[in-house]
Amino acid sequence: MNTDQGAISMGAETTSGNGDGAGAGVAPRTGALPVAKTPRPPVGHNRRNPQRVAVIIPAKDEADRIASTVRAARAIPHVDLVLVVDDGSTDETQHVARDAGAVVVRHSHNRGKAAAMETGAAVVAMRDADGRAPRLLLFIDGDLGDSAVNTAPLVGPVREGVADVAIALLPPQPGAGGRGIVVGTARRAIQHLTGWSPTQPLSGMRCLTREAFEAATPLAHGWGVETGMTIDLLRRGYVAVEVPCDLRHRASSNDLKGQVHRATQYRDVLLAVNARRLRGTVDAVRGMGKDRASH
Ligand SMILES: O=c1ccn([C@@H]2O[C@H](COP(=O)(O)OP(=O)(O)O[C@H]3O[C@H](CO)[C@@H](O)[C@H](O)[C@H]3O)[C@@H](O)[C@H]2O)c(=O)[nH]1
Ligand SMILES: O=C(O)[C@H](O)COP(=O)(O)O
Repeated sequence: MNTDQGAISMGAETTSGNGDGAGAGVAPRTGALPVAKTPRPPVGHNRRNPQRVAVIIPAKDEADRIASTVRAARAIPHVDLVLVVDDGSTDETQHVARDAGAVVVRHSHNRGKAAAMETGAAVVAMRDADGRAPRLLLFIDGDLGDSAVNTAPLVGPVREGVADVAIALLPPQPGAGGRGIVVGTARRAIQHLTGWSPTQPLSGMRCLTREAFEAATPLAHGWGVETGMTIDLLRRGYVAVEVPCDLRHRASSNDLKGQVHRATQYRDVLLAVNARRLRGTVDAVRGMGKDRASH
């Protein structure tokens, strides 16, 4: 896809940071598309050698949906590798995913979504060819089913150098029971630390360059991963956009299981944010020390 078809609804609101720490420059609402920190096409990219995309799917007990998710992911243009990281599932996820055409690696015990993402990126790096641009990394959830193909619009902005990371904006999900507490907490924290207010700060469907991924590691633990990644990337001057994607996933309802899940998300988001607040303060104090020393 190309990026001039209006798919990037949040482009003008996107931070185009200058890498000088918290509050790094937010682009004015000019209507113009932003420009990624790292110019594209990358080294090793040319017409005969176009940049490829790896889809990475962290999956815990997704046997019911992983086959359709994998098949749909394989149909996304430029994708030549679909990797499922089975995060210690107790069901048949790994076998179902392999039968559907994915490369599968497995954690022998459950380590959480962020760890599965790091494992996935490491495996893709081992498969990236020498002398070729590293693959773009497209992270998607295992429960998207057929709708996973609709993450395709995330690739264009990153491939074409409009953004370093493109994040999916999902339509309202049937049966979703959240009250916006975790989402609001994550959004306010990102806004406070970077100046950007994302619409869906927890959205895990994200396409990014290898360079941006490395800049965001080590990832925040568990469910804090998206919030931590967005803060780290924007603080380092990388450019994010939110792109509407017509996705369906298993939304958490309002039952006990859903509440426990949200409580865990809340804890992980707070841990990710507090670690980054602390880092911001330490960096600021170090900066003051350096200023004094140079006078
Ligand atoms: O220990 C775990 C738990 C989950 N998953 C996988 O992570 C993905 C997301 O999990 P899900 O149960 O669908 O969580 P949701 O609450 O629906 O996730 C929303 O919120 C999360 C942040 O809290 C984001 O990571 C997701 O992308 C976003 O869809 C799925 O593929 C899971 O199989 C793991 O790999 N390991
Ligand atoms: O259902 C959701 O969107 C997430 O679990 C976050 O919950 P929240 O609605 O309480 O922010």
